[in-house]
Amino acid sequence: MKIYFDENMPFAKEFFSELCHLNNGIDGEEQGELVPFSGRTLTAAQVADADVLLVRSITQVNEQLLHLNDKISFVGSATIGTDHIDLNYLAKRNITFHSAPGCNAISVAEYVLSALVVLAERYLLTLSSLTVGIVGGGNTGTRLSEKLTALGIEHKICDPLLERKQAEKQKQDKSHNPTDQRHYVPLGDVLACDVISLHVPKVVGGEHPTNKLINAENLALLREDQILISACRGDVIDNHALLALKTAGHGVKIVLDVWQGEPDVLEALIPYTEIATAHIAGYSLEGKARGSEMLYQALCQQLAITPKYQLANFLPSASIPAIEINQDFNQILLNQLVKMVYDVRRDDAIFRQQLFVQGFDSLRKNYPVRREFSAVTVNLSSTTYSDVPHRLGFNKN
Ligand SMILES: NC(=O)c1ccc[n+]([C@@H]2O[C@H](COP(=O)([O-])OP(=O)(O)OC[C@H]3O[C@@H](n4cnc5c(N)ncnc54)[C@H](O)[C@@H]3O)[C@@H](O)[C@H]2O)c1
Ligand SMILES: O=C(O)[C@H](O)[C@H](O)COP(=O)(O)O
Repeated sequence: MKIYFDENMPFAKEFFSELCHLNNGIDGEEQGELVPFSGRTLTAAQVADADVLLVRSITQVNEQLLHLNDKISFVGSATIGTDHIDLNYLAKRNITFHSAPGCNAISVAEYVLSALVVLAERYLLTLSSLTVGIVGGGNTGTRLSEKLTALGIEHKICDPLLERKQAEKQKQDKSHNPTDQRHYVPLGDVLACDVISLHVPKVVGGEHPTNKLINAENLALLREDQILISACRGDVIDNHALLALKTAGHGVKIVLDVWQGEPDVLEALIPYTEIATAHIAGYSLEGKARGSEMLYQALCQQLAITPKYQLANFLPSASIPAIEINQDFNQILLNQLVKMVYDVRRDDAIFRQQLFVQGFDSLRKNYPVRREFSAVTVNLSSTTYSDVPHRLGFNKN
């Protein structure tokens, strides 16, 4: 079986080497091979003999890529977003598709938290007095909501699709205790919060499109003291409208991890951002590697074999694996804890200094190792101290 994988998938060799040498492969023939490729430049000729194709978000998987291949039976994307995949085409050809829902949701939530901690320090903000509006209550929005709850930060969620699902379930079974008990609000309520954080997929058309969801019209409603964060897809904010707002002198503080037209970036917008990064919010080692693990599990299932490996087999220990805390929790401690694991200013500095030297894709390919809070065990020296660090995701002994 020939397995082609994006070179930017951590532990792909560890997970997939044995699978491609199995005799009971998908078509049960030939020598196995595990072949890395560069995601942006992959061609139809390169993957003409692939049985399995494992991509990340920068590879468009469609008829143009697969028309020379008549044997492929499995495509996986080690990512949350699927807007780069032509799902109808794969279904038409009976090609199984798996993505990795939620794989890097914690990483995105920790990126947003790091951005909030940095901005709170820069502008002397008390985080617990802010309201946060989350657009999109799926995996990343939910992980963020959990961390905000741990910190006692008031927040609202706008997700008309989940809101409808919740209402339908309640209608079906009035006596049943609903699993989703969240209260959803309209977009307008979220846009009035002190912090607005976007967590929607790219959706063009339909009832709830997200393409340019944040456009000139609703940007004009923003207050000068708000913070707008996007770590979902670049097309969700009209970048030109945002630039027009900022060049007109509007004070809204912007945190952008994603950009319209990636790998190109609207250069003029960069100086107006508080934090600017190269689509790396989901790039914790755990986040990326969970994507590899989830595709491994899906492929094992397709091959009807029991998975032999887990991510825990391969993850190294963190550079600071454990710490002890000698005081009760407060914002200063939050600041220290978050920045010890992930200080988003590092990625912001790399972006500003290296974007036009290395290029967007190279910044992403050569992303330095970043761990999630869970890689660090936090010991509290007194049982009277608050367990907020553990509720934020730090490991507990
Ligand atoms: N920057 C990064 O590194 C990074 C990392 C992970 C995911 N992402 C992007 O973020 C997106 C969200 O990730 P996720 O894991 O939360 O996805 P998800 O599918 O779990 O959740 C997305 C949620 O958005 C909701 N939604 C859809 N249209 C909406 C609309 N018009 N208004 C409000 N809500 C709407 C959906 O109902 C869903 O609940 C992904 O699709 C991906 O494009 C970016
Ligand atoms: O959709 C996702 O999971 C994220 O946007 C992810 O960070 C994409 O990373 P890439 O596949 O571009 O390496």
